Amino acid sequence: MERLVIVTGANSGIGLALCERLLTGDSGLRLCLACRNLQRAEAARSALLTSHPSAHVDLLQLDVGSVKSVLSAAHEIKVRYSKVDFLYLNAGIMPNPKVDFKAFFRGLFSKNVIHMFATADGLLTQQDHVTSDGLQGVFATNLFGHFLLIRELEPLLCQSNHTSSVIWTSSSNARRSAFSLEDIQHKEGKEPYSSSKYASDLLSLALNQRMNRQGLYSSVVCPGMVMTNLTYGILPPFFWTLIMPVMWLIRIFTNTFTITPYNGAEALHWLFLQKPQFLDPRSKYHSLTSGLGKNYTQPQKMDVDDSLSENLYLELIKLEKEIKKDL
Ligand SMILES: NC(=O)C1=CN([C@@H]2O[C@H](COP(=O)(O)OP(=O)(O)OC[C@H]3O[C@@H](n4cnc5c(N)ncnc54)[C@H](OP(=O)(O)O)[C@@H]3O)[C@@H](O)[C@H]2O)C=CC1
Ligand SMILES: CC(C)CCC[C@@H](C)[C@H]1CC[C@H]2C3=C(CC[C@]12C)[C@@]1(C)CCC(=O)[C@@H](C)[C@@H]1CC3
Repeated sequence: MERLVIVTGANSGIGLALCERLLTGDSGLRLCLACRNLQRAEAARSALLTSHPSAHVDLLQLDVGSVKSVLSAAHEIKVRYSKVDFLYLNAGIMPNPKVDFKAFFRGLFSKNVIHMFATADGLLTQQDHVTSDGLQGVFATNLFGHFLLIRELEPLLCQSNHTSSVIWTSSSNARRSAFSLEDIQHKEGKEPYSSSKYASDLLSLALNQRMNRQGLYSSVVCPGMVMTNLTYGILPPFFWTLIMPVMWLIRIFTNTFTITPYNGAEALHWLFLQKPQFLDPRSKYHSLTSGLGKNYTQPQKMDVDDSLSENLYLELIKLEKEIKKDL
C-alpha cells in the first residue's frame, strides 16, 4: 500500500532535499508538501516532478506558526488521507540572528573550537516576535504548531497494526541551559532558537513515552551545518561567498559541516529506512559528512530526562486548551 509522507517546510533547503532523496529511493510513496506559501510550494513540486515525472506529490497550505492554519490543514489531511506513515516536522525559523563576534574569536583560540563550529553554542542570539495568537514566534513555529499538528492527526498516526514516525529537524544548537519550564516560550531570553530545539528534543521523548503503545514513534535529527536560507540569513551573502572556502576546509576537522542540503538530509532519509521500534528515543540522529564527502548517520545521546520532558508535555497540553478556548 502507498505510504504517505508529510513534510513541513518542504519548499526549500533540507526539507526539499529530503523530498528529492525520498522520491529517488522509493517510487511507491505519496509526498505531501506542507508549506506556508503555495507559490513556493508549487515551484518545489515542479522541481520534484522534473526529476521524478511519475511521482505522487500533493500540496497543502500550512503555516505552522498560526494555530488556525494548523487546525485547518489537519482537517484537510483527515479529509484527504486515511493514515499518515511519516510526518517530518522540519519547518523552522531563526529570526533576526546576531553573531557574537567576540565570543567567536575567543572560541577560535580555545580548546572548544570544534564544539563551537558544531553547535554555535553561545554565538547566536535572535530577536523574536509575537504571533497573532499571542505566542512567541520561534516557539510557535519550531515547536507548538508541530505539537498541535501531531495532536490533531493522532487518529491518522495511531492506528491498529500500523506504525507511524514523526521526525523533528532539531539541532545541535539545542541547549538545556537555554530552556526553562517556567518560560517554555522563551519570552525572557535571547536564544529562542536553542530553547525551541531543546524543547523539541524533550517533546520527542515524551511522545515516545506516551504514544509508542499506540504505534507512534518520534525521533530527532540534527542535519549539521547546512547552507540554506536559514544560514544565509545569519551573515550578509557577500560574507558567505568570501568564507565559503573556509567552510569546506572546516569540514576536514569536523564532520558536522554537511554544508549541502542533500548531505544535511542524510539522517532524515536514513530514519525513513529504519524500523522505528529499534530506534533509541534518547538519541539524536546526526547527519555527518567526512572530509572526503562520505555521508553517514550517527546517534548521540541527548541531555534529556523523563520528568522534564513529561512536564513540558503537560505545559503544552495546558497551552493548547487555553489557545483553543480563545478561538
Ligand atoms: N541550516 C542548518 O544549518 C540547520 C537547520 N536546522 C533546521 O532545519 C530545518 C529546515 O531549515 P533549513 O532547510 O536550514 O532552512 P530553510 O529556511 O531553507 O527552510 C525552512 C523551511 O521552513 C519553512 N517555514 C518557516 N516558517 C514556516 C511556517 N510558519 N510555516 C510553514 N513553513 C515554514 C520555510 O518556508 P518559506 O520558504 O516560506 O520561508 C522553509 O520551507 C529548520 O527546522 C532548521 O531549524 C537545524 C540545524 C542546522
Ligand atoms: C568568519 C566568521 C566570523 C565566521 C562565522 C561563522 C558562524 C556564523 C558559524 C559558525 C558555526 C555556525 C553554525 C550555525 C550558523 C553559522 C555559524 C554560527 C548553525 C547555528 C546554524 C543552525 C543550527 O541549527 C546549527 C546546528 C548550526 C551550527 C553551526
